[in-house]
Amino acid sequence: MRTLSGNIMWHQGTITKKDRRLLNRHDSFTLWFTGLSGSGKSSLANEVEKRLFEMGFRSYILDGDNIRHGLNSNLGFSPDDRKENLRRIGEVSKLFVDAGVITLAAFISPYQVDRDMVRKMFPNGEFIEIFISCPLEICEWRDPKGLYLKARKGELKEFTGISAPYEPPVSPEVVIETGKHSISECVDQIIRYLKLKGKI
Ligand SMILES: Nc1ncnc2c1ncn2[C@@H]1O[C@H](COP(=O)(O)OS(=O)(=O)O)[C@@H](OP(=O)(O)O)[C@H]1O
Ligand SMILES: Nc1ncnc2c1ncn2[C@@H]1O[C@H](COP(=O)(O)OP(=O)(O)O)[C@@H](O)[C@H]1O
Repeated sequence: MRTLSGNIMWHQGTITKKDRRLLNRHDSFTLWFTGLSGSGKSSLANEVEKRLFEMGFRSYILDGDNIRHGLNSNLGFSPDDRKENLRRIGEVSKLFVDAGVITLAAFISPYQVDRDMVRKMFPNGEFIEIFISCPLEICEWRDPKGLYLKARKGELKEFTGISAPYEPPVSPEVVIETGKHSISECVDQIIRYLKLKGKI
């Protein structure tokens, strides 16, 4: 990423990511949950974090709705704003991973190019893309916040799945089908993957 000023030097601290991981006694990485609104990103990020917490891992959730209340409150849902939203979240996730924390990021992140941009911010293996796959009809039936109803009535513009696109990931590390399995089965699948890959 190009900076606006050319006169900025990187300051390397004495304590490194490796040191922090050694202190924590575990690896750090980002779990990136992508999927339609209502697919189950927040519910699963929350349940996975609970499991990790019980197992003694340090973690933190970055969730679309919450981040858009603060850090990204100046951004809307145009393609450019979504890109900037995800660029900032990617950078924040990277700081958390540098701090030795397992980061769970739950964002619709509808465009492949934007998810690839975030992936490139991380060394190999530190960005784990989890596609929360769920048919639009089921998401719309769940409609936990009543947003699909508003979008169908035309009260919400550029709503993902209705009037804005969602591009399914090309090669995610994990695919979770929330329309076919219970929340606890989905959590088991994610935890199994992390154990299999030696991440936890
Ligand atoms: N137009 C439109 N399109 C999609 N979503 C909308 C929109 N307007 C508001 N919301 C609410 O914002 C949440 C999505 O924010 P994200 O930051 O995850 O979106 S994105 O990654 O930048 O595309 C999303 O949260 P989730 O339902 O948890 O996905 C919605 O609650
Ligand atoms: N297997 C599942 N995984 C995740 N959520 C599920 C599942 N089955 C049903 N649900 C329900 O679907 C809804 C998903 O909402 P939410 O987690 O807010 O989605 P998102 O963050 O993607 O918008 C919740 O009400 C949740 O209880």
